[in-house]
Amino acid sequence: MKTFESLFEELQRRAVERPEGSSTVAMLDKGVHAIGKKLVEEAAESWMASEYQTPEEAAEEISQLLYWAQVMMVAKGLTLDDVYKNL
Ligand SMILES: N=c1c2ncn([C@@H]3O[C@H](COP(=O)(O)OP(=O)(O)OP(=O)(O)O)[C@@H](O)[C@H]3O)c2ncn1[C@@H]1O[C@H](COP(=O)(O)O)[C@@H](O)[C@H]1O
Repeated sequence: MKTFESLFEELQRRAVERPEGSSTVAMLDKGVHAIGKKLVEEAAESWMASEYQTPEEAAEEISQLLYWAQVMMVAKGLTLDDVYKNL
């Protein structure tokens, strides 16, 4: 199963290798403003799913929120340690 750490490594590799067809690369090229909008959108969907939908649907939205948080980290050149040291 994919973990937070393994997904982050995968996204970092995407940013370096820039494979054809990667949606992550496309969003990194759009920049922080576009990524920020997706981050906020998925935060809202996570909230709504948690309040009104099933636990499974909430988990799916939260997984997307984690993905977009990681895309933002890659866009800003942040590492997991940069974030973990604030936990
Ligand atoms: N985990 C994710 C992931 N979670 C969310 N998303 C993106 O976030 C979007 C959110 O989906 P929604 O259902 O909310 O939105 P939608 O209605 O489908 O699309 P929009 O209209 O919002 O654009 C999806 O369309 C994906 O583009 C993800 N995109 C990629 N990954 C993983 O990231 C890795 C790299 O992916 P690529 O860069 O595409 O190779 C792979 O392991 C992927 O599985």
